Amino acid sequence: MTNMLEVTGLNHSYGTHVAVSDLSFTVEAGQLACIVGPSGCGKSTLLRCIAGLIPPTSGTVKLHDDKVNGVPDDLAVVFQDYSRSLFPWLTVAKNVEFPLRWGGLSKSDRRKRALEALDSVGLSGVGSKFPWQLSGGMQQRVSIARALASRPALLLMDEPFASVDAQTRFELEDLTRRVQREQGSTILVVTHDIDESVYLGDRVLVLSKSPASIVADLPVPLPADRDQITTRESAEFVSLRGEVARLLHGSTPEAETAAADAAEWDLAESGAEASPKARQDS
Ligand SMILES: Nc1ncnc2c1ncn2[C@@H]1O[C@H](COP(=O)(O)OP(=O)(O)OP(=O)(O)O)[C@@H](O)[C@H]1O
Repeated sequence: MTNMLEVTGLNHSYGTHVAVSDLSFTVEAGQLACIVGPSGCGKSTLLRCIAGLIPPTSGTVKLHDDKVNGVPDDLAVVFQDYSRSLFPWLTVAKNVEFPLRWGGLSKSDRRKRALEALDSVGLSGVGSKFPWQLSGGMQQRVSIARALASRPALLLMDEPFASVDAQTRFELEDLTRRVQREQGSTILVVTHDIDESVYLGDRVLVLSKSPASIVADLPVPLPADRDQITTRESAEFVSLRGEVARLLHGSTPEAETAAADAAEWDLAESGAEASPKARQDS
């Protein structure tokens, strides 16, 4: 597999405040990698450096072997705040078409590309509406469609589902995995949500508290076909969720709950004795 993204020795400081410290990792073409880290650890700073929005203090970012220096043409970003990233005075189709103006495509090709992208996120038929006529989840789908329309080599997503309700979040997670598989996209998702990182990712990179550095790089041993109920109940999911929680938080209540769930599953799976829950229930 070839590397789509290569981050080497990345550091970023705001004045004397070190936000990102000596980060190195690669993402293979076609992979969906999740970066999970505690609040304020430097996730958005890392993502902005990768997107070329801010220059690293030192270190390099390479997108398919080209050093990132400014925002690359073939990179797209989906931000958390869809309401601020869509233009309210443009229709949905025109919002999706907008970044294609600089791609050398004819007007009709731009429109075709936008409608295809809207179709791929389950929004065919809403192209003539305005963003404010859609629900929050639909607006975030429009943002994803806009990012996909340019067929980026790398799609970066910064806490993309943090502003939608739980049910919509599940739908958008499944949409992201489906799009990645259908289009062979390379996607890097930054999140602070442990469960989301495990459910979405082919791989989870765990960041330390500020300044961000990588404490673990974990493959996700889940099937490619995932389901919000059965996958989240599976022993593999619960075990990995516990591992990530322990790495992230040490012994906070969240980590203890995740670790206890994982231990219960391990016990039940090994068949050594009844699970704690089963013992309690009997
Ligand atoms: N423009 C800036 N100027 C100065 N300091 C900044 C700037 N942007 C971020 N920081 C600081 O750098 C650190 C990392 O911030 P960053 O937003 O990258 O973290 P994060 O992990 O994305 O946070 P969150 O999970 O809360 O979104 C924080 O201490 C933050 O206060």
